[in-house]
Amino acid sequence: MAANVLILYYSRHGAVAALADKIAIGVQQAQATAIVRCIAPLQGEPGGRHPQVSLQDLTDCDGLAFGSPVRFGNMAAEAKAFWDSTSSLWLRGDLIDKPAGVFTSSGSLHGGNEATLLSMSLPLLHHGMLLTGIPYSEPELHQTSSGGTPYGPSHVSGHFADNKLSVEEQRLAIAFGKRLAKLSTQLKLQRE
Ligand SMILES: Cc1cc2nc3c(=O)[nH]c(=O)nc-3n(C[C@H](O)[C@H](O)[C@H](O)COP(=O)(O)O)c2cc1C
Repeated sequence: MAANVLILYYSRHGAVAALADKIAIGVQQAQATAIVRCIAPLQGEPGGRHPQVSLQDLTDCDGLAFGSPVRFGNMAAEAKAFWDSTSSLWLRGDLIDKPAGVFTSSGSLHGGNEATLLSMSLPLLHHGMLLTGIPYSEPELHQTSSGGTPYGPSHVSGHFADNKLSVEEQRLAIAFGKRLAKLSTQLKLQRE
């Protein structure tokens, strides 16, 4: 059976959501199922183009891509609050040995996207997940002058948050989705 890859994100203005869409394309290209879910805002109406995540979505997934905007060099409070609600999964070990990776969007080129990706990895490591990024065999990692890092896909949305995803950012997000899907499928087959 095809692996289920959960693409879980928080996005206030749509940049992280745009990366999530590209990662989903990569997952589907690797013949896995992309399940895209968003984290609700802490205040205001639940937003986002995708259904709101439940803890069951995490329990059921075979792999995870986790996205958040950069907020003062770290993940958004909404994303952190979500992970702080996952103790029951941690106690059961629901996420142990599942592959995972992280993605982000910042306003400026050196505004902390790599630091954010690394700190976003921490709760996933505590849950026992197997972290994966993007290898330098992807040519766009050498060519990008916007986002895209070995720690995971990223986008630089610009001072007015109106930059579209660059070609390199798109290709790296798709390559990451494919890689995560292949790993999720292989590990799922081993478990069965
Ligand atoms: C409270 C706040 C803090 C932010 N901090 C940073 C930052 O440290 N570095 C940066 O480059 N951009 C920062 N930004 C800009 C966002 O990271 C950027 O606009 C991002 O693309 C938003 O993603 P979204 O469209 O998915 O919400 C910040 C934005 C907000 C609202």
